[in-house]
Amino acid sequence: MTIDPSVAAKLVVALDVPSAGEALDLAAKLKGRVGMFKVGLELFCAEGPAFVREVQKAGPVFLDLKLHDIPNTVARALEALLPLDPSLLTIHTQGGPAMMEAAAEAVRAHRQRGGRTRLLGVTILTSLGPEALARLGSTAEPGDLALHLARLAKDCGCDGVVCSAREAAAVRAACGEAFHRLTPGIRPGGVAAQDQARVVTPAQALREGATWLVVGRPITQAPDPAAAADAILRDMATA
Ligand SMILES: O=c1ccn([C@@H]2O[C@H](COP(=O)(O)O)[C@@H](O)[C@H]2O)c(=O)[nH]1
Repeated sequence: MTIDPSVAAKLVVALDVPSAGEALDLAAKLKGRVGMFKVGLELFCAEGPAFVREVQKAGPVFLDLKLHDIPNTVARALEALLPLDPSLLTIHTQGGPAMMEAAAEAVRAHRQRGGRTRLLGVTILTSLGPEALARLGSTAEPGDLALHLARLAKDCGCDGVVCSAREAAAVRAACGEAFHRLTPGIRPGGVAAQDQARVVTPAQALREGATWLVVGRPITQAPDPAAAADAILRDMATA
């Protein structure tokens, strides 16, 4: 089955592995098959900023560091990261409006200099369900809070949000098609949720209006990562 390149472009593979060697091996196996590679905290902490450029040789990079601090600190951290020109970068919406505005300003200035980076605000982690939120002191449903934070992220100048695909349709309706929805917590039917709480299948995530799907372990821990990615792409193609 031939996969439409516009479908493949929506699949982001999380390179959640401890070393450069393992990450580059995976990237080589998946190069040209998927749309983007995610460098997250594990790999960034192990290999540092310069390694991002190595991954970019295999494809566009989503740098998922979920920055969360006072506005000045986040803006300065972004200014240090933006010369890497990742396609996507994350901050936490719960750092607050002033932090998101400072981050959006730094990213806007980068784009005015010719950069391509888009800024996404993480709403409610897909590993959190209602019980975990209640223990954090919130009586809101995760979906309602994610939608509230998505509206706020848009007002503060973010280009989109990270949310569960369960919330993607509501975010699109409230914030518009151009405001991106990047959705982790993707699990093909019958695959264990592991530490994820708000999971959705690949085809359902696209039907709900996700801009990008982030998939880690179902691909990276499969005996044949390229075959696992192809199976997910085939499911996406049915949406
Ligand atoms: O709310 C969030 C935000 C980010 N993530 C990241 O996505 C991947 C998911 O990996 P799986 O192995 O497919 O569960 C991982 O890198 C997380 O850091 C998320 O899961 N939820």
